[in-house]
Amino acid sequence: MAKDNNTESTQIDTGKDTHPTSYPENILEKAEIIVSEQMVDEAINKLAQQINAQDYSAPLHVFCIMNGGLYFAGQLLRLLTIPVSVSYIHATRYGDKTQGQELQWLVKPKADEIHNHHVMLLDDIFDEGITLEAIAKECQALKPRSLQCTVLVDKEHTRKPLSGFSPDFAGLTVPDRYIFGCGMDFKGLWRNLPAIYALK
Ligand SMILES: O=P(O)(O)OC[C@H]1O[C@H](OP(=O)(O)OP(=O)(O)O)[C@H](O)[C@@H]1O
Ligand code: HPA
Repeated sequence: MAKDNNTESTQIDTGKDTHPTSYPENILEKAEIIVSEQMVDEAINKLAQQINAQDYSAPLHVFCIMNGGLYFAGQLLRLLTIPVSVSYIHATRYGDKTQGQELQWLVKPKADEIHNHHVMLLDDIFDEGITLEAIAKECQALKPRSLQCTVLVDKEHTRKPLSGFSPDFAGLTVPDRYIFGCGMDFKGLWRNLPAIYALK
């Protein structure tokens, strides 16, 4: 067991309920699996086959969009049989909220990773599409040889970009509910779950 240096919190009785289901760490009790681990794995396998079947004339540069894309990129990369280089882009607009805000850029793509390269953006979810569209626009400005986007899930609703922008490959469609697991967080937690969950 990990040594807990914060002994205070385990020794002092604050009189507070330590197990409310509203705490994000206890949220699984109020959640249901909407896509099983097996279905997620099958979808990622299928996406890998589709990408492996593309006819890239030079190695592919894959960008993992942090943080949500990490789980998906990790699972997908091991199934790619073509030569790829990998780095990351970091942009975020949800933080610990379940409604998107303005996009914050933390790490932008670098020109030498994009210019004249075949580029693939990997993200966990295409929800309102604001994040991926902005990242794709930033990448296009750096003149890639080609640019494609792959997401694990596409959420079904009518609030998509008016431009018609959408990912080239999407593994699964999910209903219009806040979901977590497989890279997606609920208030910063549970990206590690191998299935996709939604609140009941
Ligand atoms: O299609 P959109 O409505 O723009 O939402 C999709 C984006 O939201 C999430 O990122 P978030 O801002 O939560 O940051 P995170 O990756 O660190 O979770 C997710 O990883 C996508 O990048
Ligand atoms: O439903 C969602 N879950 C987690 N992160 C997200 N980012 C956009 N939509 C979602």
